[in-house]
Amino acid sequence: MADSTLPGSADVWACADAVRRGGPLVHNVTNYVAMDLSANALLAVGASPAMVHAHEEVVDFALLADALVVNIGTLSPNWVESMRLAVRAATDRGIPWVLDPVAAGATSYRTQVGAELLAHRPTVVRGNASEILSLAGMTGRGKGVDATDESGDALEAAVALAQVTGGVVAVTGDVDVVTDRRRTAHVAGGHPLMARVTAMGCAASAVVGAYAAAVADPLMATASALAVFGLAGERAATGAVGPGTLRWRLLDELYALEQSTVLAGTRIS
Ligand SMILES: Nc1ncnc2c1ncn2[C@@H]1O[C@H](COP(=O)(O)OP(=O)(O)OP(=O)(O)O)[C@@H](O)[C@H]1O
Ligand SMILES: Cc1ncsc1CCO
Ligand SMILES: [Mg+2]
Repeated sequence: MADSTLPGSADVWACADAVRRGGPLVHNVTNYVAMDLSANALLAVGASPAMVHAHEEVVDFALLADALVVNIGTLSPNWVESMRLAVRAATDRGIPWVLDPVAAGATSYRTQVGAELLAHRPTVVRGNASEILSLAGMTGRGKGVDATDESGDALEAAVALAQVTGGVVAVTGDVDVVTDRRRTAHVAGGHPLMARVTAMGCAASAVVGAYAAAVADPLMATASALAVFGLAGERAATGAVGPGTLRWRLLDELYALEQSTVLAGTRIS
């Protein structure tokens, strides 16, 4: 292991167990495409999801939640105001919050909203390589919501963003790269078929929110959440005939994941 402070397999299991025992309530202001998979992934890992965004209730709900996940996937001015209200309430209370900057770089509106939210210093930013490169002002070459860059090529961008937020930045892809500047974890796992199911990354961000609620160290929480998600995805892909089976098998694997599997399968360096 490159850095002894990085989570090991026993830590990942302890985090997964903490989520199952604590059952955190995760408030999501997320996109229409991601709502179903994110909510089901949260339930499968033992958390409680709620998708709440009306201006009339978003602050009240943020006061009840253990973590907030903000995802700009299907944004509009009305939704952006919901995000602002929720983030303000979450940061006032000091609960962890996760930003998923979907398709940042694809349009100037997305890049601008991503930058505005970033300035509120999310506990964790989780995006694909093209999104993280774009947010950092480097040339991300996304294809809409999909990445065309490699996660390993976005490490410098991730570190630059972590400098801005003071938090954790995670770049998912072939290998998931997670940094808080001081520590950088490379989380291996997952399967290429995962990129063929829409909103997989959004669901990963939601699960990161649950782990950040249950685990005090955001780097530990994020790397553990992505290790569990990757492990479940990898196992789900074994025997999946395509994206459809992978999607439901992933939920089953997240739900059924056992200590022995996590201890044997975690690969963080
Ligand atoms: N080539 C790959 N090999 C292994 N795992 C992968 C691969 N591509 C994606 N994944 C996994 O799939 C999950 C989603 O990551 P991805 O980077 O595709 O998110 P995303 O582009 O934000 O997705 P979306 O916008 O559809 O929500 C992560 O757990 C990631 O590790
Ligand atoms: C396909 C799609 N379009 C906007 S959000 C979303 C879900 C994957 O990010
Ligand atoms: Mg995404």
